[in-house]
Amino acid sequence: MDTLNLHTLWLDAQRTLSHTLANNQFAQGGLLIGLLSAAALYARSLPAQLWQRAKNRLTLTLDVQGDDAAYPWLAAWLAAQPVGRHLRHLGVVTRFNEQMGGQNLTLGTDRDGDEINVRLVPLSGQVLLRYRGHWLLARPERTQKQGQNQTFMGFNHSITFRMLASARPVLPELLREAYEFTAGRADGKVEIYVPNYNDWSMTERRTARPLPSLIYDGDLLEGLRSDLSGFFADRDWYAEMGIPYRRGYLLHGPPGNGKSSLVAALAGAFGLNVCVLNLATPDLTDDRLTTLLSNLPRRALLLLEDIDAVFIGREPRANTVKLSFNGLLNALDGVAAGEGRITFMTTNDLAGLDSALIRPGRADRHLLLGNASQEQVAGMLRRFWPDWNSAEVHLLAAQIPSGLLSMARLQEFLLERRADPAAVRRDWPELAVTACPTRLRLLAG
Ligand SMILES: Nc1ncnc2c1ncn2[C@@H]1O[C@H](COP(=O)(O)OP(=O)(O)OP(=O)(O)O)[C@@H](O)[C@H]1O
Repeated sequence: MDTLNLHTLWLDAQRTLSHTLANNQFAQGGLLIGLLSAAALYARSLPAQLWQRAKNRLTLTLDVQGDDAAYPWLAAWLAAQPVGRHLRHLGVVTRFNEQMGGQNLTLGTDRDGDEINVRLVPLSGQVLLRYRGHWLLARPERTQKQGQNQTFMGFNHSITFRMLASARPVLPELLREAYEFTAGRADGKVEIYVPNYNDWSMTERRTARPLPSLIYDGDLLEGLRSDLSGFFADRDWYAEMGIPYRRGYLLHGPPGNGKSSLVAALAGAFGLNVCVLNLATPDLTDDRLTTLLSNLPRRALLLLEDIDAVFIGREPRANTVKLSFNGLLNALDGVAAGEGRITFMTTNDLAGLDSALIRPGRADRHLLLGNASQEQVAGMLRRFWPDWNSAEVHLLAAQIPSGLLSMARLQEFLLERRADPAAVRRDWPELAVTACPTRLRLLAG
């Protein structure tokens, strides 16, 4: 249809409409009612719109989700405010040997002598409180997380603060106050996280073990510490070179020689937390691993424990394993894997690993943490009894063949006799025999 025809049609329609309206009462009434209804509808929605607009312009909402680090600080702070008493739906946070600040209740000590501290946190409700001259409406909320087919997947927590826009300048102060109020302040603790569905949950806050309390051969510890310091200092260099800003370490060696302890101690030394993931976790799929790696909490090391537990080479060890080898590599390399990530992988079985998993870029440095050398045995004795004569320490260490006794076994032996150093000297040959039964029996024979 051409433009001329369209125009003629439009003129015809206009003419028909005005003729109908001029001569037909029903049509006139219909139009009038239509116009009045539209006006009424507009008038009715006007206050709501105005109210909404005014609300948007004049008020401000601060929404803090439960998986954000600030949530526990704000929850504890809110519970401790005088009006917090009016919140009737509460939960409990428990810590051992750790004062949490604020309204912290010490229940006593458990069988291990650890102090049990609890604190109440609000889960839902609504309170109005005054903060630095401003009114805040605080609403903690707890809703159910649902997976596919409405399956229950835990709870989402959040706190919403609603206030007049003029209160905005006090928000940083509010956050700082809540942070300082709780144990969230930098107190040298290492937070340990484990997977919780697609996210991470903190399971404990540990006092960081001092790095010098770990004894390794040569300059392993110092080398690792300076490698990490270099990594933190070189962020811009990585960006200029276009190299993904990540660092991976593989710690391998027989059980009980300080692989996990080393990661926790390094985390403490660098003010980091640790996310521990065992690849043998049931129901760990490629997608879930990718999501977990993209959701790592800030300033957290990723510790992939016993990476040999799931695959032999590239093949799953059992048909219950849902993770694929390629899925693992993709998750480690993917964009979602996060910039600035530091990964530690541990294994007792280096030979069983596929080289692709531990190539540079995924594991940049491979460190063997072997059974105790004589230098380490001497170091451990000195830690237990710093004033022992150095000649005697060396004599004792020389009786333990290098590379046969785990540091954990040595520590256990010394711990059992810590109140009785004479028993250490007396039982030392027995320890030497457990370290190398065949060789020593042959010598004795
Ligand atoms: N090099 C070390 N220096 C001091 N203590 C050590 C050392 N290695 C191990 N230990 C002690 O042995 C215990 C076990 O160590 P850890 O769990 O770190 O070993 P691991 O190599 O991670 O063992 P696994 O392979 O079984 O997980 C810890 O309590 C730690 O104190």
